[in-house]
Amino acid sequence: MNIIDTAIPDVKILEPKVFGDERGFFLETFREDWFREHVADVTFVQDNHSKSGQGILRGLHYQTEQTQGKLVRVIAGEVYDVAVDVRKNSPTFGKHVGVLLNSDNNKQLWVPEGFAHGFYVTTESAEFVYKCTNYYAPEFEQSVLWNDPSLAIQWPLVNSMQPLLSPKDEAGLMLADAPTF
Ligand SMILES: Cc1cn([C@H]2C[C@H](O)[C@@H](COP(=O)(O)OP(=O)(O)O[C@H]3O[C@H](C)C(=O)[C@H](O)[C@H]3O)O2)c(=O)[nH]c1=O
Repeated sequence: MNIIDTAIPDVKILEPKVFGDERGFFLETFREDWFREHVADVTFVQDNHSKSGQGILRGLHYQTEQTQGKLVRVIAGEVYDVAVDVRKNSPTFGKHVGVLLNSDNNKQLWVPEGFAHGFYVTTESAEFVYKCTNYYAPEFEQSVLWNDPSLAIQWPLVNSMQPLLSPKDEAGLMLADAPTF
């Protein structure tokens, strides 16, 4: 597994080794001991899987309690994945990492606790799977607006169309008005 540093020290891009042969390919997507030693000493307790159509944007979400670290990847299609630092005392508060994750590059993004997370689907559809370091707790969930000008996220919108959002995400807060860590 190759680790790629990002503009935010705690956020890492992981590139697994892919073994191709005449049958197809094989890759290890996660090893607990390696992850603990090389990325973060965390325990994952919940796996998620979502499928979305083109132009869907899910996020930017975080839990203010029972905070979740997320190890995310795409198993079909492509998304632009974004992690925003919402740790108020962090030197990179309000900064973000954005990366294209797709089923060809097999890249993963490690989104630590203290970050808002979201993604935008660039292909006809995308299947998104991820591991979380804490359980889902909707009572503590917070949404920050995808297009908060202070974040300056350059979402690769398809045909410059406005993304399709859930009502919860349409009602997201500006980071300046959102609870932080
Ligand atoms: C997240 C989650 C949702 N649900 C149920 C609640 C709703 O009935 C339905 C859809 O939930 P939601 O609209 O919150 O799903 P997403 O918009 O994909 O939310 C996720 O999107 C961004 C990208 C994230 O990083 C978070 O993991 C998460 O907030 O699944 C569950 O039962 N368990 C869960 O862990």
